[in-house]
This record gives sequence, structure tokens and C-alpha cells, in this order.
Amino acid sequence: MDQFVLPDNQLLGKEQVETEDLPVISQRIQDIIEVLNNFKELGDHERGRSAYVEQLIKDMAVYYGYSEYLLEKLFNLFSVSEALEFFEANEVPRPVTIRTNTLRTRRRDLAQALINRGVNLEPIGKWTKVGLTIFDSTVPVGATPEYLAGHYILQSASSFLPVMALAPQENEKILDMASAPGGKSTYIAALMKNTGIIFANDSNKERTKGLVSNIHRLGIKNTVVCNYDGREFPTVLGGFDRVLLDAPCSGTGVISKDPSVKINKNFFYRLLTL
Ligand SMILES: C[S@@+](CC[C@H](N)C(=O)[O-])C[C@H]1O[C@@H](n2cnc3c(N)ncnc32)[C@H](O)[C@@H]1O
Repeated sequence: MDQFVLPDNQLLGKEQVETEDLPVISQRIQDIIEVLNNFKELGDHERGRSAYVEQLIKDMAVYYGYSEYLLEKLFNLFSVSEALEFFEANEVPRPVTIRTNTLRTRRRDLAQALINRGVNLEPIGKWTKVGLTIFDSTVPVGATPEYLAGHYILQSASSFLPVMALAPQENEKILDMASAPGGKSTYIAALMKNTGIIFANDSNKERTKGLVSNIHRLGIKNTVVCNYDGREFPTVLGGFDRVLLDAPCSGTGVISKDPSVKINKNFFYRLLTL
């Protein structure tokens, strides 16, 4: 690499006023990453590594549209190249995925029924026997007769994992402490084959409406919906075999669906008080 020189403040001011020239910024991001990966040989030791990181955060904030606040948090979590991969991945839309409701049908039968309706799909991967990825469709997947009959639920593949880790067993007593709209509770119910009992709780009454509607649509009979602040549970009811806590999150996992998370600082502050 030719010697890369960090821009001074005068040049930066000019750049911002004139254009916010994205190709220039993109090139500088690449250059700074290269310098940071081999700072000993390529870096300006007088200005130090932190000057490069500071500039990188500023450039990435402009290029990818994040607040500098969130970028700093992410840089504390990831290495520079991991952070770059994360930002790039968030620019690519995630495929729609669905989970077969095994209380109503088998994945093979569901796949065939949807293919017959013009849905282009395939199994998500070897790690799940219930998930399907939808590539495209001539019909709205949230309104097919199979959907309305509860043969599947639209659910991100990553949200199957906490339930798989919970590994609920038939006839157990399980608490899902923050459960609305019920993607995970209803998967737990399916794995328990509608036996035992699930307490599907959420502190937000309005959100429990969606939960109740999913429970009805998917034919679940082993679930009691309740509306407490999860922290009250030890005094409400106990003796659970397993407890799932899917607490409110920062939303950074759904940036590709909801780019407003990139600049939503308040949400982070609220999480700090949980
Ligand atoms: C990530 S969402 C849950 C998603 C759900 N587990 C699913 O798979 O569909 C977090 C939920 O926590 C609920 N929540 C927030 N604070 C809570 C509290 N103190 N007690 C119980 N639920 C709470 C929110 O209303 C929200 O529905």
C-alpha cells in the first residue's frame, strides 16, 4: 500500500460542506482498516492508533448511516474487520423464513402445498427440521390458506435457536417470561406436542393480543397467557421445569429490516435501566 495519510480537520470540513463524497469515504475506510491491521509498519505513530479509529468511526457513521454513539458501542464489541462484516451484512435484506407448525402438518406437506401455490422455497438448513426459506412467491405468504389454517408462522431462523437450546420436554411446566407475539412460545408448544403447561407472559397487554391470536391460529391448547411484569414471577407462581427469558433487546439484530435502529439512541438508554 502507498503511504496513507490521515486527512486533517481542514480537509474534512471541506469534504463535509462540499459533498460527503461517498466513494472517497469508502476508499478511506478501506485504507484505514489496512493501516489498523498493520499499524506498526503503515501507521503514523505520532498521531497514534486512536486517531485512525476516531476517523474510521466518523467515516463509517456517514457511509453506513449509523449514529457515532452506536458505532462506538459496536466497535467495543467487535474487531474492526468483524464490525465491517456486520455493517455490510446489515445492508443485505434477510430472506423470509417460516416455521412449520408440526401440531398441524409436516414440513414436506407444507412445502408441497406452498410450491403448488407458486412459492419458491427450500429447507433452511440441516440444523432445523421445521424451517423453510422463501425466495419469492406469487402469493402473499402471510395470507395463504395454509397460513390462515395455522400450518406455519413467519419467524426468523435465528429465533428458533433459543427454543432449541431450551429443549422443552413433553409434560413439563414452562414459563416464557417475555413472550409476545409468541414466536417462541408457540414453538415450545409444538415441541411439547401440546402436553404439559406453558405460561406465556408479557407485561404489555396490547402485545398479548397478537400472542393470543397466534395461539388460536396455530391450534395450541397447553398455554395460559398472562400479563405480569416478569420480575413479579417468583411471587405469582413458581416450580417451573424451564424458563425462557427473551428480554427486550437493542434491535441491532434486525437493522436490515429496520434501519431506524441505526440512529435510535433512546432505546439503548432504556435497556441500561432494565
Ligand atoms: C423480544 S420481545 C419478545 C419476543 C417473543 N419472545 C417472541 O418470540 O415472539 C420482548 C418482549 O418483552 C416484553 N417485556 C418488556 N419488559 C417486560 C417485563 N418487565 N416483564 C415481562 N415482559 C416484558 C415486551 O413487551 C416484549 O413483548
